[in-house]
Amino acid sequence: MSKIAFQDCYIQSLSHCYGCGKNNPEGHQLKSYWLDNYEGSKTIAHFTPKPYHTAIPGFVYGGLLASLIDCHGTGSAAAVVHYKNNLTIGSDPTIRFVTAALNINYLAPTPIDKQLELVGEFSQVKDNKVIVDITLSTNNVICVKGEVVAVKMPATFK
Ligand SMILES: CCCCCCCCCCCCCCCC(=O)SCCNC(=O)CCNC(=O)[C@H](O)C(C)(C)COP(=O)(O)OP(=O)(O)OC[C@H]1O[C@@H](n2cnc3c(N)ncnc32)[C@H](O)[C@@H]1OP(=O)(O)O
Repeated sequence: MSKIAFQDCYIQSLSHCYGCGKNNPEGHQLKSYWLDNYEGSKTIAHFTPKPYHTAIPGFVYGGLLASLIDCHGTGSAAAVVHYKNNLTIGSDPTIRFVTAALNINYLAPTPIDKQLELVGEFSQVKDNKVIVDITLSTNNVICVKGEVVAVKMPATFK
């Protein structure tokens, strides 16, 4: 696993995201990395739910799971486009991605007392659009699958 999370390389002005911004103390502060030995092709993140992330007692709220997949997807998209172009994340000019579409399938209830593992793989990589397929597992059981269509952040967001 690489040592510095993708999201920790974002410039300060793009570090307020509720799901992954390092400057949002109320947020989830998700951290995504290249999976060991898969730099450029697979990404990983971990998250441990809090007791208040409950849907039904004992199980995680699906909206939180969608949010984690969303941010792992947009972070992975930024990382792969930098990688493909031999750029360092956080270098100028900033290349960031926003969510255009998010498709989530809940396959099994997600236990709230376990660490969650998200793994991302790319089904399409273009400079302006990346599609990331993500699994969310606990104890090697896939509970959720998601597809994130991430599109390069338009200048109007800045
Ligand atoms: C308020 C938020 C502030 C965010 C500040 C940025 C902060 C960054 C750092 C933080 C990172 C964390 C981020 C977390 C994730 C979010 O929560 S982001 C917030 C939620 N997302 C949004 O608010 C996005 C709102 N939508 C938009 O701004 C525009 O619709 C989009 C998504 C940029 C697309 O703009 P567009 O002009 O339609 O794009 P366009 O150039 O026509 O299309 C480009 C490609 O995308 C495809 N595409 C476009 N839309 C779609 C779609 N809905 N479905 C499928 N494909 C699509 C097109 O078909 C095209 O594909 P190709 O032909 O190239 O293969």
